[in-house]
Amino acid sequence: MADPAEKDPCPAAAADKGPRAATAPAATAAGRAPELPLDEAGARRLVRDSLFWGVRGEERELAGAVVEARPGVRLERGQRTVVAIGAFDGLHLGHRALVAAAAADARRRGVPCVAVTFDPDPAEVLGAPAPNERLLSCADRARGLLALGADAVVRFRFDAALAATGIEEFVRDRLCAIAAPVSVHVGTNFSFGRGGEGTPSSLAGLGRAYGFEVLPHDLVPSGGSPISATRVRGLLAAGSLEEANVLLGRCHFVRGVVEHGRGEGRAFGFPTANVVSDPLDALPREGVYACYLVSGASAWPAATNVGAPPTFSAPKPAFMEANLIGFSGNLYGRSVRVVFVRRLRDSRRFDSTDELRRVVLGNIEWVQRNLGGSGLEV
Ligand SMILES: Cc1cc2nc3c(=O)[nH]c(=O)nc-3n(C[C@H](O)[C@H](O)[C@H](O)COP(=O)(O)O)c2cc1C
Ligand SMILES: Nc1ncnc2c1ncn2[C@@H]1O[C@H](COP(=O)(O)OP(=O)(O)OP(=O)(O)O)[C@@H](O)[C@H]1O
Repeated sequence: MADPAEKDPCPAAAADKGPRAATAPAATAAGRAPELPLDEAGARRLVRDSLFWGVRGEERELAGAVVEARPGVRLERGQRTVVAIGAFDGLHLGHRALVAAAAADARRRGVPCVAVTFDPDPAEVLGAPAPNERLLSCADRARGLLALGADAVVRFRFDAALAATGIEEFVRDRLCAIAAPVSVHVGTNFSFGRGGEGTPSSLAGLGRAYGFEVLPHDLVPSGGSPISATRVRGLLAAGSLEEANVLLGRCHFVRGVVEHGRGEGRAFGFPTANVVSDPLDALPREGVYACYLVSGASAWPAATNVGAPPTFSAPKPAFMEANLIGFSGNLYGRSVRVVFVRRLRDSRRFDSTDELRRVVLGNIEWVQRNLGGSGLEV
């Protein structure tokens, strides 16, 4: 049976002209769809927002934790603060709302807003580290938390000792020892301490003893159910990139390193950068995507195949092939970030290289029309 993608190698482009255009949800910081095609300013904004661009804290050790603070902010032991706590993987719209509420409370009280988090993610320590699950590295979470309004981020090393810490010990010896909160903001589903036994109400009880108020927040919903990192992971794994991006309030991105490929792409008319990522990082479901590939301060629109190309042998895990628009040269060995804007189609096996070339060139043309025809400085 004919594959519709063969007749129209750019099915998403056709959809853009129809009713989907008004709601097509590639994300912006406000969780709305950007209008496609993007002009250069729109492309720059999308990349910057997605990567929490331009924020860099100063890192130092404080009482066994890593503290990263905005320039000009210095957190001292015992200093009063407003705190938001959690793992914050993905920094989705629920996390954003929580941090915004904590930042507003901190401004009212005239104290710094501190996000308290853990490194590595407790989920990676308590269970076996699961492949394809991590939405953001801990360093990117810290950068994002600063971008979203925290003045400082405290990262407690999450190890077996911390996992075995009781709730009062955590509050007394860790939280109050570094952040000395006036108030603590958490979602209503927050849990902490040995076996996850702590709840917002047990935290509130400890708050009365240790001198802070606890503000539990209803979970921000979307489509009738709470937004969570787990839900975003499920959407990415199912290929629902656009919905995942809406819940994230930005476009999902994955870090990787450019390695040598088979070199056949050049002969087909579309050289590709082969990007290998950490197996723990959440790649969206195998398929073809419209992306930006970012290296240093430069970004190029890119048509990207995620997963081993089914037409060829040598399957590789955690693997992307990106055809960069407006790029010449090579990026071998460079660390890059791939920002996923739109899913275009499933990857498939082609019977001939002519057919493969025709369909892939159609995808490249779609990206050119919608994300831009050349590289840009971010
Ligand atoms: C946008 C894009 C879409 C692709 N789609 C498919 C596909 O559906 N099926 C497939 O087997 N390979 C697909 N490929 C992979 C190409 O076959 C691959 O890039 C080519 O073999 C070049 O690889 P090389 O440069 O490592 O030799 C796609 C590549 C790109 C860039
Ligand atoms: N939808 C939401 N709205 C408001 N706060 C939230 C929401 N989801 C989580 N939180 C709160 O944000 C903080 C960080 O949460 P956490 O890292 O557990 O996120 P999560 O999305 O629930 O993750 P996972 O799905 O991996 O369990 C916690 O205080 C949590 O209660």
